[in-house]
Amino acid sequence: MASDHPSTPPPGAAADWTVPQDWASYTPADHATWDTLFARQVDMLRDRAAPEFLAGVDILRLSRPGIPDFAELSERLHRATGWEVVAVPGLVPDAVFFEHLANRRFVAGRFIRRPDQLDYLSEPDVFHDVFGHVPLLADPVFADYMQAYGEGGLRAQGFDALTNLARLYWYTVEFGLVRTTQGLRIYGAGIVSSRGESVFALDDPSPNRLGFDLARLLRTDYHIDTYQQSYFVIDSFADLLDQTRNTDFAPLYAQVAGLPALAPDAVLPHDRVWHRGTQAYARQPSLA
Ligand SMILES: C[C@H](O)[C@H](O)[C@H]1CNc2nc(N)[nH]c(=O)c2N1
Ligand SMILES: N[C@@H](Cc1ccccc1)C(=O)O
Ligand SMILES: [Fe+2]
Repeated sequence: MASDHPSTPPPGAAADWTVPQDWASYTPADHATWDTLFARQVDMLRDRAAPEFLAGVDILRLSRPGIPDFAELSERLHRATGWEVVAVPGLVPDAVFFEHLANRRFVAGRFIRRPDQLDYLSEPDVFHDVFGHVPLLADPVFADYMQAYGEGGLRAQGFDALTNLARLYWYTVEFGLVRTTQGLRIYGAGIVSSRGESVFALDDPSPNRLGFDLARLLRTDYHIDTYQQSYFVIDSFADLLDQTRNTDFAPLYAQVAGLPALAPDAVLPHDRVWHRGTQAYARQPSLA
């Protein structure tokens, strides 16, 4: 969480922490970095990412070369789901982040990583934020989930439950997996924007792949600087939206506050674990 940041915007930012994207100031090298990252992810994701993510890449015309101009991108996105993309200088305070989401504005970093950081960097850059997050915002169901999350964030502040709610963001928006008729697929932005984790999350035998269980998930710690030791698998975006927007989290927060946190690699007796070879985990039905 960004709660250790100063609560006033830096010089040059507006009161809501937004800044101009200043698209004209990107260099040819910056655009080339985007193109390199885009090309190597999009091919690999054809049979790994959720169909809704791949549809979003097309709807938003993200395959056109260069770093997208947020004004133009927002126009397309707004036509699809009423969302827009605004630039921010970096991580913004939680309350600011939630307020933007609740109003269907996605905040994105405007800087792009250096060529020596193609595989990993610790702060979200424009490739992670736009390529990773924005395609799913063109899906009407996921678009509603993100708005509901923002509203839930504003509400969670009153329950002192941000640690719990941040875990939901982490294990869905950033690192979620979804069941499809083609087997498990990736939808989390932290996975789809990472070449290594796009393979690891589906193919590596070591991480746990656990059926989505909200009360359990709200207790589960995570590592921010390694591939995940556990992923949560949703049945569909409609199911995720239904289980969160239509659930009052107040009793869950109270319940979870009295229980210890769970380690990122914990497996409990009642967890539904996907194993390789089961229908749900097989990426090709023929391998099931
Ligand atoms: C809990 C909360 O969802 C999370 O920590 C927020 C805080 N501020 C942020 N600010 C930016 N720019 N991007 C983010 O993803 C977040 N995440
Ligand atoms: N329904 C939740 C809010 C929420 C919705 C969607 C995602 C996350 C949280 C609450 O009562 O607080
Ligand atoms: Fe992210």
